[in-house]
Amino acid sequence: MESVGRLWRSCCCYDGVQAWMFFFMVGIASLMFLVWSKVGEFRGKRTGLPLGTLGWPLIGESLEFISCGYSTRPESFMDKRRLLYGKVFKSHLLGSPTIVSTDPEVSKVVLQNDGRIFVPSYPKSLNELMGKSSILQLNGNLQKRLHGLIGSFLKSPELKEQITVDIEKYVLDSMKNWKDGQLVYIQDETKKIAFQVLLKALMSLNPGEELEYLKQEFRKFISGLVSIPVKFPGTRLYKSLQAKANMVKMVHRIIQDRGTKCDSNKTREKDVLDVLLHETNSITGKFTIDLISDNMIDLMIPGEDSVPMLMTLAVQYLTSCPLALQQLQEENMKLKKSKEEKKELVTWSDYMSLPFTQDVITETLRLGNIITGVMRKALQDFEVKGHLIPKGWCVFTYFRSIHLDEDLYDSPYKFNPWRWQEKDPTGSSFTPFGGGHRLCPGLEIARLEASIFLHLLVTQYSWEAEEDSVVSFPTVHMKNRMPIKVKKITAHS
Ligand code: HEM
Repeated sequence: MESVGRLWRSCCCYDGVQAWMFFFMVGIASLMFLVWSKVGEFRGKRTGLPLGTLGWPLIGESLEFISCGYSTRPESFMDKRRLLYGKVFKSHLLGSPTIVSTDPEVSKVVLQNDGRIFVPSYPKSLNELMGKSSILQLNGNLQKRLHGLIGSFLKSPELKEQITVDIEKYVLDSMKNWKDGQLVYIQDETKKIAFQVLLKALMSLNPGEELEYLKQEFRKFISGLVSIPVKFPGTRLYKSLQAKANMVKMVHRIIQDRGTKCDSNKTREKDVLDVLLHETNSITGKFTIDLISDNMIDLMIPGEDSVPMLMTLAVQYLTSCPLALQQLQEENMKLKKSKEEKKELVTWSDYMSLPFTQDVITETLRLGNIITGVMRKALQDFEVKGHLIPKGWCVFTYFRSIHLDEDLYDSPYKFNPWRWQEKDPTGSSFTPFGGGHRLCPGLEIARLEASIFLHLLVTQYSWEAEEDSVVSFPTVHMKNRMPIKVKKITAHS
């Protein structure tokens, strides 16, 4: 009351006209809000739009959505509305009227109709930085071709075999620097490892000057992904575009070298760049050098941050569940010992066939929700399960609420890898890698990388974790970068 009084006084102390103006503006805003929400409700009744409210003019419900995002329960925004309106509801988020789906069947239909009825929808700054030819924005045949080529290469046993050796090397190189009792920041370590793996798979870059340069430019590039879409010299977006141009220049040079004798690493294995370049030479090839160079950078966006978070969250959850950590350690020690006895190397399929380790990764993906959901825009009116999605509206398929739905998962907030011993991780209620035509092509590499990292960690180290917590907004990360105090396991320990 005191603050209302203070506000009133500050209005009155100038003159009556200012006070009148203030209340007039508040009155107009409230009226607009009322009309806006009534229009929303009316349209809902008339046309089969899902229930829900569009919130305030222009900003809609974005402020509440963002403030929930920063809390420990980002899904509380959705939970509240699910109770009021059901699993599919309308809202107005981040500048667009939006249908939010927390219903696995509805989300599945939306993702399966990608390209025909729905197209990806990103913030304007992100569109600007990715460019029209990015796989993340392309639609139709070109996207399918690009997705198919990248996906089949990333899934191929050939790549998995060669990348396993690289992953082991990068993880061990990182661990070489760990001293007993030292604090190790798992988020930093895994970020470094994952970037090296990504660059190796994409264009055979080894750790060194070129990789460091790309890492530095990539940091500048992603800092503008969600920024104010203004491109003047000095703005964040402008700097990001410059960083992307520098990276593309470097990729151009690598491509040129491959066509000449300068390919410094003639013995190198095949990479994503080779696969795409091959397409420029084929008769049906539609890929230009510019499209390929741009995409080499854009491909780093989905792969760069997600894999390190998968590894970091696994360590976080295992720390809080000693029973799971013990079982994981036993399973991995057994593999290590049997391979040592037979004097054999651990292969990619050995790593991927450890059932409990895979359950730990699956559970980390469910509980961690590294990608909370994906946004699409409707190209035409579309009806699914009786809900209308109007042309021009966005659909937010929100995976997080599905992964934490107690109708689908017992005690959903509990880290329980054992639940996957009976549950199928391929159904529509588990979609950490999306679905439909855009199902993540890097999903097997992500799992393999996490399996190798966990294997080398639990067979060589024990640790005590310092206090830390998961932050979910704008992307999932650890508040304190996940510090742990490590201790090397010896024959006597
Ligand atoms: C834990 C790790 C990862 C998670 C949780 C993840 C999740 C996702 C999700 C949810 C999508 C669907 C996006 C949409 O439908 O709009 C996606 C797409 C994609 N991911 Fe991943 N991803 C991971 C790792 C990787 C890796 C290692 C790569 C390798 C480069 C990668 C490359 C891609 C690409 C290129 C797309 C776009 C596909 C397209 O639009 O056709 N991802 N990812």
